[in-house]
Amino acid sequence: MFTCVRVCKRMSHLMSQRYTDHTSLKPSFYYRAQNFYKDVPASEEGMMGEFVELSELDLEGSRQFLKKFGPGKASTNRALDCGCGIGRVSKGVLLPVFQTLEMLDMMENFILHAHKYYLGDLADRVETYYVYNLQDFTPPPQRYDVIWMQWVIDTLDEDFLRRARGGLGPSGVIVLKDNTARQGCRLDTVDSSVLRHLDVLTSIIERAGLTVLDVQKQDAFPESIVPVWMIAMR
Ligand SMILES: C[S@@+](CC[C@H](N)C(=O)[O-])C[C@H]1O[C@@H](n2cnc3c(N)ncnc32)[C@H](O)[C@@H]1O
Repeated sequence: MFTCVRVCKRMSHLMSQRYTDHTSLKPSFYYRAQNFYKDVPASEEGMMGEFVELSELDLEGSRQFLKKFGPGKASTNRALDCGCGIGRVSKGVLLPVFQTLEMLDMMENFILHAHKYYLGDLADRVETYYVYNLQDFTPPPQRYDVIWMQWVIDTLDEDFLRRARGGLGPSGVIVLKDNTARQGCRLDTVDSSVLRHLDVLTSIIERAGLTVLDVQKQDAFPESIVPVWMIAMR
């Protein structure tokens, strides 16, 4: 039995959001991201763009990183996959480790695809699907052992990280995995994502009152693409 939580997009809230990088937030900021994902297919190709062949390498890198905070090191009751898409990370990284999982994405069709097709029998261990905007989401207090955010934080800021911190259980960890800029910050006006240098990300994390526990670069990705880093924090 699972729960599906759905909210309407609250544009007035978006207008009040603060954005703290090199760009100030316009009302159209998150709307543009939503528009972008409307045309993205509910598939691994959709989640990975033109880099779908890197998916298995990516998942393996994540599994190895998670070992530092998973079984034997911390509790593995429940994880939250933020910006889960169709559940690529849920299926390949989180469900093999955690007893139950909750998944959140702003796109209902991705969540439905995960539940009906992509996760198969693993969907039985998904407790809650949130069709929700992360910028409007406050995790239930002290609920999660791991909050995983992959290729989604680039639309968000420290306000979200601060709220996510409240959702961590006693030994809980937030893991952020994202593309990073080689220098400074760069806004992509098509999907509203922002590429930030690792130092910029780290300072956002610290401003959110979190402490970085571990940082690791994803191995073996081609030099031609921007560096992808995993950051664990609490
Ligand atoms: C590039 S995909 C990555 C999906 C998944 N994390 C993975 O690695 O396969 C980004 C996902 O984040 C979701 N997303 C982007 N901005 C979001 C927001 N503000 N709130 C909730 N979901 C968001 C998109 O709908 C999409 O499913």
